[in-house]
Amino acid sequence: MELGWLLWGAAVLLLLHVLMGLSPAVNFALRIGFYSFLCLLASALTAPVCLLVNGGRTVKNMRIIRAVVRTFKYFFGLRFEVKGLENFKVEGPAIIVSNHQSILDMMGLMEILPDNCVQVAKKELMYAGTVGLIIYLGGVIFINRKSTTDAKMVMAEVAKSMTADNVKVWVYPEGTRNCTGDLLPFKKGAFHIAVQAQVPVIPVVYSSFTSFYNPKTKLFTSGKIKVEVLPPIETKGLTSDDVSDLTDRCFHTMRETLFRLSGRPSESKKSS
Ligand SMILES: CCCCCCCCCCCCCCCCC(=O)SCCNC(=O)CCNC(=O)[C@H](O)C(C)(C)COP(=O)(O)OP(=O)(O)OC[C@H]1O[C@@H](n2cnc3c(N)ncnc32)[C@H](O)[C@@H]1OP(=O)(O)O
Ligand SMILES: CCCCCCCC/C=C\CCCCCCCC(=O)OC[C@@H](O)COP(=O)(O)O
Repeated sequence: MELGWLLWGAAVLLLLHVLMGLSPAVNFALRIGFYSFLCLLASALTAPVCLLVNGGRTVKNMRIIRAVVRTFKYFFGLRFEVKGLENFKVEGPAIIVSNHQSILDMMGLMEILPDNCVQVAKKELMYAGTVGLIIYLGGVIFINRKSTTDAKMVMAEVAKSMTADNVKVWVYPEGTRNCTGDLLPFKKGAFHIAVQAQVPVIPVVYSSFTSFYNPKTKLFTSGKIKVEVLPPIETKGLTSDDVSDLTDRCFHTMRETLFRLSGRPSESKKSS
């Protein structure tokens, strides 16, 4: 009986091995499929725990979600090397901005997520099955990217409530995933909130995934991700006229850091 199970296990492993050897596309699909499955399953199991412990939608659930997601990296052979965590120790609310490369970012996010911090997400994620449920329970702020007016209204509300509720807000200022090893131009929403609420902006940079993860070439192996939390940029006294400068400053600092962490020649030496 036991030998039977062992043989079945060996056969499945062999099949996976052959499939992966045959095609990087199959390997990629299997690993992304497994990641999605893990997210859906873990969310289904974690949601009742969140409800039992904290009763409903609250940022306190993020601690539970964080603890669960932090185990995911072991399944994919990912390692994080984190620097600058002391920069999160600002008293009270802040806006955290980071680069966004992939759905895998949720692991990097949870690796360093400070307490009392919610993210801004596209509202479509609310309908991603149990994942939608868990991020709803975690207090994530949903925006409608198809309506600038709607999104701006929600962001303005966030600016008001984050000080009252003493929460930090995590925004991906590129507004979408981008796995090219560079940054997309930043949208200004995060910086408007920071100025409206007069709270600091804390930039966070993850090194480029391209050496181990690339959806275009179907590459997905194990790898190391360097993460750096940069010093807070103060916004006290700034007005809406300063938002463009603040955005540019943050963009350039983060881009330089991204290139440095990814071992890529800096702007001036770059040809493409
Ligand atoms: C237990 C198991 C668990 C399993 C796994 C799950 C765990 C995960 C938990 C955590 C979940 C995290 C989920 C993360 C998801 C990430 C995303 O979804 S990223 C996509 C969504 N986010 C964003 O888009 C944020 C960045 N975007 C912006 O900030 C945008 O500016 C915008 C507010 C969305 C508006 O965008 P758009 O409509 O494109 O308009 P713009 O061109 O940017 O702006 C037009 C104009 O308006 C000005 N402006 C913008 N915002 C404001 C504002 N708040 N107040 C005033 N004015 C504003 C802007 O400056 C422009 O004017 P200008 O004159 O051109 O400057
Ligand atoms: C009943 C419905 C079932 C739906 C099943 C959905 C399956 C998806 C399940 C798990 C996938 C893992 C999701 C982890 C959360 C990822 C958040 C994320 O990275 O969103 C992308 C968003 O930032 C930007 O979106 P775009 O790049 O603009 O696009």
